[in-house]
Amino acid sequence: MDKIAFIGAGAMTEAIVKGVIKAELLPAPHIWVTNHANEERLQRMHAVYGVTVTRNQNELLQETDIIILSVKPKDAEQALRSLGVAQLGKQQIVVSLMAGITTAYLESFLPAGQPVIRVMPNTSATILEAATAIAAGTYTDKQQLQLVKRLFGTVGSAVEVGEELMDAVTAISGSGPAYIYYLMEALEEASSQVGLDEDIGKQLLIQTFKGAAAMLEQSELSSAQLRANITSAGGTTAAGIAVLENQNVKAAVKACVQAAAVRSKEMGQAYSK
Ligand SMILES: NC(=O)C1=CN([C@@H]2O[C@H](COP(=O)(O)OP(=O)(O)OC[C@H]3O[C@@H](n4cnc5c(N)ncnc54)[C@H](O)[C@@H]3O)[C@@H](O)[C@H]2O)C=CC1
Ligand SMILES: O=C(O)[C@@H]1CCC=N1
Repeated sequence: MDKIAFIGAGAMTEAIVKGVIKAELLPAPHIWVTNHANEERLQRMHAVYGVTVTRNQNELLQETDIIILSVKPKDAEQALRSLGVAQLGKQQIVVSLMAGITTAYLESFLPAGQPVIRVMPNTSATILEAATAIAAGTYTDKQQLQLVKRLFGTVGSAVEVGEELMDAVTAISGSGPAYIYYLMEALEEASSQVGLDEDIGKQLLIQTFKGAAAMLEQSELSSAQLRANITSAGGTTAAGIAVLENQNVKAAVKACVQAAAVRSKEMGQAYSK
């Protein structure tokens, strides 16, 4: 892999750029970035990360192994129409990060036979801790899939799934960091309410999250069993968990994931031909 090009210079592009540079997968100038209108944003990315920025599509796409479409779904059509007339080589892989958008829709704008891969990472790519799922389009071969898996594997972990699972993945790990931050917000507020200093509360909470995630990863026990091990009869945890049960928090979490998956599907349907 010698050159990758990002179309769209937003939050997700920045997270992946940071991670790829941190992982030393390829030198920063070999990472090319363009966007629609915000020149200041492009110049900032160049200044901060040393990536090459351009508004010239020919220059952007020339000899690029991987083209990453990182615009919002509403901007997909315009970006794809422009890619569709760009005389791409058949070895150039078009990777889409867009939630909901199917490979069939992407392929419908591109010449027949163009390899397309749908990817759902998350913002933890910034610190090489992304959870990414990858689904192949119609014309992608194993080698191309491996190349993209390697790219996203450098910024975290990457798994292959069938495209029919991408809405579920988007709802779990694409949006997932936001659920965790939401929970953290609530816990931070709660920690102040019970009298902890903000910094101390935050430090304790972050380590508690990290420790719990590492325990789940390293232990043979399930999350339910690990929880049971903390919950002494008549103790503090039991008192806290009883409130979560009374308030149906599990049902709310399940409804949250369902709503995100439904939304991903709706977005796919809104952008289909
Ligand atoms: N933010 C997140 O946590 C995640 C986002 N995604 C997906 O990544 C994509 C990008 O999301 P964000 O970075 O959050 O959006 P963003 O709004 O921060 O960035 C989008 C960028 O696309 C540019 N753009 C719009 N139309 C363009 C065009 N025709 N040509 C070139 N550039 C154009 C905008 O100028 C902007 O720089 C979305 O489709 C989203 O579904 C996927 C996983 C996680
Ligand atoms: O909210 C969104 O649509 C994007 C996709 C996954 C995370 N953020």
